[in-house]
Amino acid sequence: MALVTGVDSSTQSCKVVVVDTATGAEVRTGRALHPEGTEVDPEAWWQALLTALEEADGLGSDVDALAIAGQQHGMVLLGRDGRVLRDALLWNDTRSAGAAEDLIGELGLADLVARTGSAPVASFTGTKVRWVRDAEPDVVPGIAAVALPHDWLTWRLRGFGPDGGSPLGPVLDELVTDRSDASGTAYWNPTTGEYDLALFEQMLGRPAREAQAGDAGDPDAVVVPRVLGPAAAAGTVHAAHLASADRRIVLGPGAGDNAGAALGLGAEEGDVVVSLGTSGTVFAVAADAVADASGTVAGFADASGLFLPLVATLNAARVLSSVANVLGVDHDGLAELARSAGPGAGGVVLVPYFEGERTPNLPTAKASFHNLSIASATRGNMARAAIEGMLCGLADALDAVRAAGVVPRHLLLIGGATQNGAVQDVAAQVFDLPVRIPAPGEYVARGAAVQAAWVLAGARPAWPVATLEDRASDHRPVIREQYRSALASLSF
Ligand SMILES: Nc1ncnc2c1ncn2[C@@H]1O[C@H](COP(=O)(O)OP(=O)(O)O)[C@@H](O)[C@H]1O
Ligand SMILES: O=C(CO)[C@@H](O)[C@H](O)COP(=O)(O)O
Repeated sequence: MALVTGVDSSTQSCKVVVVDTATGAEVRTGRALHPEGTEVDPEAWWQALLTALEEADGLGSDVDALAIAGQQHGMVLLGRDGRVLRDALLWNDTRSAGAAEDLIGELGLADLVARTGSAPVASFTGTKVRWVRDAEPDVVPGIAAVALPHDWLTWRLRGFGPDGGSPLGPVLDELVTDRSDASGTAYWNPTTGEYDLALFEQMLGRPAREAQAGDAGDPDAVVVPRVLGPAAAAGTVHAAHLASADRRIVLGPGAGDNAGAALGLGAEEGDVVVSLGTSGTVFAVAADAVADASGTVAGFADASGLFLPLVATLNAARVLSSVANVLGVDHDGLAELARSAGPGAGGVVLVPYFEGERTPNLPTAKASFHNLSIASATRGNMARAAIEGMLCGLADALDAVRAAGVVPRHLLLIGGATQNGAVQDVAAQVFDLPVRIPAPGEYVARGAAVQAAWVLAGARPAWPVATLEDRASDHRPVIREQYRSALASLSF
């Protein structure tokens, strides 16, 4: 039996699955928590990866290949000695909103969308790089490489890392990434499949070059990871991380977490995935690159050689935890309360911009409840309004994905908050499409395992994906109508 390991180094935790390549069955799992916050020392991700791998025996003597998918866009700055220069800024850190506006002012939205497939927003690596140029000029001269979370973890697992703290040392030209995560940097062009190095230079004010193994390169140029194809091997896990030195575990190039989920679900044309993790995302696999001139849909690449038009919100699962916390209940308690209220929550609306928002682009916005009266201000209505508000933002995202040319057959609902039965009920009422709930699982980590098996065998595995439930659409237009009118009453 050949086993492969898939990793999801996500915002809140690191999840590991060990999968039997013959059947797709998960034989072992592991998990470790990440720190809170939007600025994190990557070392914490490395330690969580090692802990979760140990729990799952993910580097066990029976494992042949491994791949790491991870939260997208996070900016990991490395010095020439391989050390991390400052805490990584995550995708949900909005401090670079002004830098995004500056870039649009300098180059124009149309030019940026044409060059990168996406409008720059605070989430993307490139705007964070620009923020560093302006806010932390002392850091800039020391930057020798810019990597993303999954690139950096793969590099560490291969044995590279800071001088003196890793077996192979700081060989920055060994940094690799994949198309899906490169497309979230805002300095890589999904249509040409190449970095836009002139754009990177405009962002940081320093020249850049793509990593090339064995290349001494221009010592002044900042290294960006080499972009590998979907099934290209990224080397092997270093023996220092293995119990037996004669063992060989092949590494896949890894992926952004949403592209990983698409692989794990075996998403095909007509499948639109709605992921309810820390972020809310709506995305689909597409044959052609998407460049949405309005900037709503990000024209990412996927992890199979195709494309992944995607809309992301900053406010998803944590909206529910926050409101549950205020109401003094746990997840099940929130579901029970929400189910006690009817569609539309008695008129109560939550605009859920607790963390600011990315889509729509309102980085400094805050959340607000609307239409509370003595009669409507019940715990049940507030619980239901939290779920409806979270999903209404994603229904708008679905509209944008459709407008970009995706024709959905149904929605596949995944991510932590999908475990909530009330979320499943309300989803069938908010979206005007059938909703499929895949069997509970870590689909991003499974996608990484698909990639590992693909790299190992040279062919993409077709593992079955079990369905927990198919729900017919029970569309209640009132929910989105009252959400729209609450939104229209706000000025940001
Ligand atoms: N039954 C539930 N109801 C609502 N939210 C849940 C439930 N179970 C887990 N979650 C939430 O899901 C989130 C974790 O989901 P996950 O997809 O792993 O996120 P991420 O990939 O962003 O780390 C947490 O915020 C957690 O509170
Ligand atoms: O920014 C995006 C996608 O563009 C997010 O989807 C991140 O990739 C984080 O994902 P989760 O950890 O919330 O799953």
